[in-house]
Amino acid sequence: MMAIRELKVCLLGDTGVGKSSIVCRFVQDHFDHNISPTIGASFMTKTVPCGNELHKFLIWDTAGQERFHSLAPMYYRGSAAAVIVYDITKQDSFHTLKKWVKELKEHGPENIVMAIAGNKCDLSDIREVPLKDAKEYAESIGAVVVETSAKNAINIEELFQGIRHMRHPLGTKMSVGTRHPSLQPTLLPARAQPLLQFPASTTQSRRRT
Ligand SMILES: Nc1nc2c(ncn2[C@@H]2O[C@H](COP(=O)(O)OP(=O)(O)OP(=O)(O)O)[C@@H](O)[C@H]2O)c(=O)[nH]1
Repeated sequence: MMAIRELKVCLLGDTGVGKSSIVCRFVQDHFDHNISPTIGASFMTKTVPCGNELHKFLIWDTAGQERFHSLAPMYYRGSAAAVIVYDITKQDSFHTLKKWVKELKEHGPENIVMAIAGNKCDLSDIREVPLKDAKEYAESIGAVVVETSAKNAINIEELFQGIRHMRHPLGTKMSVGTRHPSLQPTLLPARAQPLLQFPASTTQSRRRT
């Protein structure tokens, strides 16, 4: 029988940035233009084979509307990873992302892996957030960063793969300072532009203050 490793992941970010759409694309390979705002949170799972094991993502998709903000700790507490999403066409959503990172650093699990997703990269002609800004910010906090499109299925698999690669093995955080080949910047398939960037030096550079 194959071993199953579980990985609890939560999605955080402003309302309308596409958190539910990312999860829906990842789990069901589906995109809905008329998706409703999440109320509270929703839960989905996806199991993927990995060598001799099965890796099961337990995904909590939180509601981005401000009135649900106080519920978020219920979902990020106990999470191995957080996907923090912004909309590349909305500078405000990048600002909100930074607030989530601050909250996670202050109140989240100590070793939580952070992955930043700049969603709606299919709309890059009306972009407000340069990829360079996101990369620099991600580097400064030791996070994975990638631009995604839930609509066009760009970099969604890679986003979740990136999270798996930040864990070694899945469910057990690599110790700070340990270098693993999978943390090197990864070349993605041609359609998967732009690049998934891993932090340069360590799995995490965050510190509690
Ligand atoms: N063009 C484009 N639109 C997208 C993309 N992802 C999501 N959307 C649209 O953005 C809107 C909001 O998407 P949601 O997935 O509901 O956003 P959310 O972050 O889950 O929102 P809350 O549930 O309120 O927190 C919907 O109209 C989606 O169809 C994308 O990659 N490209």
